[in-house]
Amino acid sequence: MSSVVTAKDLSLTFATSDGPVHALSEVNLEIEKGEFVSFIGPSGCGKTTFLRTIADLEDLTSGTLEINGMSAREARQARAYGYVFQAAALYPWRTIEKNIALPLEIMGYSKPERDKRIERTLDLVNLSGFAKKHPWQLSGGMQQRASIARALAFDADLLLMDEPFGALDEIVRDHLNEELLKLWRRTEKTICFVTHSIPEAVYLSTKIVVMSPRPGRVTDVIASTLPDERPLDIRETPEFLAIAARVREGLRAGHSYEE
Ligand SMILES: Nc1ncnc2c1ncn2[C@@H]1O[C@H](COP(=O)(O)OP(=O)(O)OP(=O)(O)O)[C@@H](O)[C@H]1O
Repeated sequence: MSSVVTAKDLSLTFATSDGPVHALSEVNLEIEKGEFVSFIGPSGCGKTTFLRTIADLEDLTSGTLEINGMSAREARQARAYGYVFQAAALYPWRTIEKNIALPLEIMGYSKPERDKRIERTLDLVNLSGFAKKHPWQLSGGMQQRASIARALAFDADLLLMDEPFGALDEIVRDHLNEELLKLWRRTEKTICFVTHSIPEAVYLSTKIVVMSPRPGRVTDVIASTLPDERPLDIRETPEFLAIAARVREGLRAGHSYEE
């Protein structure tokens, strides 16, 4: 297996007017190709910061970080990943297809190539037929699927997802979790996924990274023993509950976890 993300002793401190904020402290982590890795931890423990560092939106203070053997800057220039934000962040005045087209336009893809990619990614997220709609004509879950399509459109191997389903109700979220797992299996992408939900982390992941409160450290890395094929009712099995218990324990050991 080849390594997609390698962090060694990665620390990140923000300089603020109130003094330094230690967001990440000596994070060591290796993510292999094709893994589905969830990051879970209390609010403010640096999950988003870690994703943003991979995406070259933040500079690390010390340590090293490699993405596909490149620096974060080189990886960004090589378009090594797609990013899905907490809110769908679609432009309301653009149709769904034009939202997906935007990064492709910026990257200089030809119109036929753009059209091909839009059709393929809309199909992947089960939104074929909605290309000409505007975001406000779609439900919250569909909007989030459209933003996943946009992140998939440049076909990067790595998908960074920052709590993409956090704002959705539980039924929609369950459905999207199932869809995302299918999509992951079909596309064989590597996914880094931030969540606050223990069941979501356990259901989706091949590996769960438990983080402690500020300064964010990795307190446990749990390799899932669940099969790749996961119907939703797997969440009631003893194996699932045992992994969830270990995540909960890791969160407690890290500090108080109140939610
Ligand atoms: N640009 C910045 N300048 C100063 N401090 C920052 C900046 N960005 C984040 N922080 C601080 O760094 C810490 C980590 O923030 P981050 O958003 O990564 O946490 P998180 O685990 O994703 O939280 P949440 O679960 O609430 O989204 C927080 O204390 C936050 O206030």
